[in-house]
Amino acid sequence: MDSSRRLPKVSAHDLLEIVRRLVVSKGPLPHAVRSAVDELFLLAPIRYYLQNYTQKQINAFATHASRYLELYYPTGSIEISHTSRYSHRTGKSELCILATRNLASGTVITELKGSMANLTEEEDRELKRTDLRNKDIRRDFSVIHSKSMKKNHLFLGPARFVNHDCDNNCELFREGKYITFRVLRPIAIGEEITAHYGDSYFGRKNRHCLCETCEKKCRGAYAPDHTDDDIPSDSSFSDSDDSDSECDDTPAIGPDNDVRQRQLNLDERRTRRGVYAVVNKEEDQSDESDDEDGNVVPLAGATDIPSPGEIEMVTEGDANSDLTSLPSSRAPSNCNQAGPSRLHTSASELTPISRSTSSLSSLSSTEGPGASPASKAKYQSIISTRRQKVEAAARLSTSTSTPPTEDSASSRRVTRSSVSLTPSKPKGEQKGQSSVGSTPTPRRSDHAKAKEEPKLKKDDSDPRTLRPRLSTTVTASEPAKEGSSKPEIPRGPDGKPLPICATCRSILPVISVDHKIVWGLGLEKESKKKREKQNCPRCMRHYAIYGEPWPRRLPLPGFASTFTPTPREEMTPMESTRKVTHKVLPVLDRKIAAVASSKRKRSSEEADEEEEEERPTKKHKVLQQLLPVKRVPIPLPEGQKRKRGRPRLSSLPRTLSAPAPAVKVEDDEMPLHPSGFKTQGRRMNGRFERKVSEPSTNKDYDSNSPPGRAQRALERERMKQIMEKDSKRGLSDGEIGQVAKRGRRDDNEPPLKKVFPKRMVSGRSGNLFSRPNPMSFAARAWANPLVSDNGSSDDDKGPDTPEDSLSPPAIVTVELEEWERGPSLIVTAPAILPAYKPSPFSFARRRWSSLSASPIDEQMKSTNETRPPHGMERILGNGCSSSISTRPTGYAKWVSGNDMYTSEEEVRARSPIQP
Ligand SMILES: C[S@@+](CC[C@H](N)C(=O)[O-])C[C@H]1O[C@@H](n2cnc3c(N)ncnc32)[C@H](O)[C@@H]1O
Repeated sequence: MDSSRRLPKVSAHDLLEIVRRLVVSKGPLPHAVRSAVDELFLLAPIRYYLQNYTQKQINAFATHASRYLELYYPTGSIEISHTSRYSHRTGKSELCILATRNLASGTVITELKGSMANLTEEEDRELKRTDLRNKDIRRDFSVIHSKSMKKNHLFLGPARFVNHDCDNNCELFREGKYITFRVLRPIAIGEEITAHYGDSYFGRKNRHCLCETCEKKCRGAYAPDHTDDDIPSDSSFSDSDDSDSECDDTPAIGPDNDVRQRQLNLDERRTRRGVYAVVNKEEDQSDESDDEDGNVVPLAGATDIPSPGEIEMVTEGDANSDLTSLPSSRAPSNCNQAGPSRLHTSASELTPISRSTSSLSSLSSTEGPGASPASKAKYQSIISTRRQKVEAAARLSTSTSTPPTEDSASSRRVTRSSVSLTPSKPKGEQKGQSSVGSTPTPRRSDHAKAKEEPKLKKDDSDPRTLRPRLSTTVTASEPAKEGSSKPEIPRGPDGKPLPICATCRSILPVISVDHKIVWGLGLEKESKKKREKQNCPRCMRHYAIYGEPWPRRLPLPGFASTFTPTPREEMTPMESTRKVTHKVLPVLDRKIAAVASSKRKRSSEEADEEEEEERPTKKHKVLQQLLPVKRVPIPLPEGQKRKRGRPRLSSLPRTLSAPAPAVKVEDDEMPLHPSGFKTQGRRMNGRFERKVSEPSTNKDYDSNSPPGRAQRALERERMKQIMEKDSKRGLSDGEIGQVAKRGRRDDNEPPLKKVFPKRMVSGRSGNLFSRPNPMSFAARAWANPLVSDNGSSDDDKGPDTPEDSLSPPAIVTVELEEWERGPSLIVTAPAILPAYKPSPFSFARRRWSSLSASPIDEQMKSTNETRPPHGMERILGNGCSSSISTRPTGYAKWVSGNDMYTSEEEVRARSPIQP
């Protein structure tokens, strides 16, 4: 056992879905529970958690889980709920067990199971250390101490949430490794199930007990002279001290000990696998005895479970607890074996009982076969005080159970625990009936006759941050009052109304974890409207699971269920009746992996779709703001169906009811392509197809754009020729300059177009043009071919940069469209072609540096061969400028002037200046 282990983090939603499917599942309970366990085992965190455990341990886990899942079945009679009764001591919100139906005395609450796991000495020590070492790990286990074995056992299962009350309404039984409870007196819906831990569990004579009985009697921790001196602290968890337990045998509460204890029958036999019969020690030691189907081991390592009567609850963190020595359980020798059968109740039985005498008497009639007085005597509590022993003996002699009377109910008192006493019922129904939902247990008539409890002394000085206690006492007459007038609003000691649950009318709890309040604080301050709608966590959870208001678990006859749980998406990879074996684990793994990957795929596809939907939305944001447009679904081509999800919505309406507002295009803005943009094709799955890039043939479009480098080079070349002509004609330098300025070299030639650099809108690019540096110079030069210089052709040759000579040959990759794709075509330029990094900087460098021709050009000249452009730009030997334009798609094009050609030859052929 790894006491510091982290628990698997399972999504609450996943768990809720499993439980919801369980509650609506048809068929026998074990089958439904088994299916739910199978589903649980499909959850990745659970699988991850179990991966290192043995088969036996995995089975034990399955059994353990089934005990909890079983509670939710609609026929179940208990639920786990919060209680804040002990929070101020433990610092955490504790749990308790509440009845979800009326329980007759003698009823064995079969689903309230517990089991004990052996703790090795090392594990025991480890548990004690855990708290000190890992403060963030809350110890949430109970320990039972076996006096005869002098060792501790881990108490597991829902039974471990049964709290102690000095006047308990249930008693503990043990069968084999299981522990369960039998009802001692009628319990109403919502009432807490309590047991007796022992006379000295909470200190000597339970002087630190916080139970409701002690509260009412001003005893235990509520005693006027109570001191916190020896209150056990969580961190001082230690082995129980048995020393004074033998002598401390006085029951805290109960009748006089004048009834002689009877000899109880130890040979009680089990009639079926269950938890309500007592077995003898020999039988108890056999491991297989409690296996339902021969393969379920209740808990790992549970081999030497103590015999009945040898166990005691060991307080968590109780260093000083005085543990009571318990005698062996004995059942009467004349006992029959017939045990109580599982409770079968209809939805109508789920109505909370009334506290009126008539309702209470009806409780007796609900008693099942297991509730017969005779059956009561068959079981012996394993945690017994002297009072209980006396009572057990008394029960043997008298076969009648005393149902609570009106008087008994009158002694109920509302506390601030997780549930309230306020008689009520779920909204809109059960009018005139009391909601029980209360922690306080019904008093026996003898106790009930006790005088009005004195006001609690500790109330005012109580430093806890819990909801204040009520200052009023709820009496049995209240239900009657309630029927006629408004239900009484519970009030705190300050007279202010306490927030109550809209459904069960309990006082809303304050739930805290590690001394931090996580729920319920500040609810008093909410507006009246909000407060009236507020439900307690228990009722909220109940509704989430059953779709019915608490405490109903099934829809009313004639009404359909208000919700349908998500159907199981994947079948469990094993038969629900089969055990979880290591063989099936790989199958489960594969299944989980498949589910996970399909989920991932689905979510990525959905993300894609959403992105697609989003993109145009952003693009046309302005338009959308101007026009309140309605998103319309895009009609799919006939015969095509959208596979799943909501219909695709166009971000823009295809048909706008109002004409689109005119968008003014600024003159200096890039004009739209006259032929418009081609719509990009879409694939079946809605994704865009690749754009088919075509060479631009529209010269108008190109002519509007600034001249390219090739064009500028061409212009320079022309200029050079004109100047040469002029000089031949004998023009002076000044005249030549004027011609150049005039931009007219020949009457037949079109005027040179002066293109000013475009002003960049923002950022560094804007500065580029305003600051005199090589960068801005280069940019200007690129943009404007008429930047005056002496027209030296040397300029055009460009310098040879170190990169040029060192760089590896450029590789031009020509990609073909999918449809025309063979293998990718890679065109490798001649080895001499140096790489060129096109940047204003390198351009400037070339302009400013040496004017000599590069060695490459020299070589070219000498071999008289043409070669691909010098990087992005070079002056060809024939005076035609060409460049490579590499589009992002990887298409290579020859560009000359404004035109684009597919080959160098074409460039040369179409060059206006032929050699
Ligand atoms: C077996 S557990 C019961 C379940 C427990 N409430 C929980 O949520 O884990 C025993 C613990 O419950 C609390 N408890 C139960 N009954 C109590 C009582 N009468 N007085 C004080 N603490 C009690 C103590 O913290 C005790 O250690």
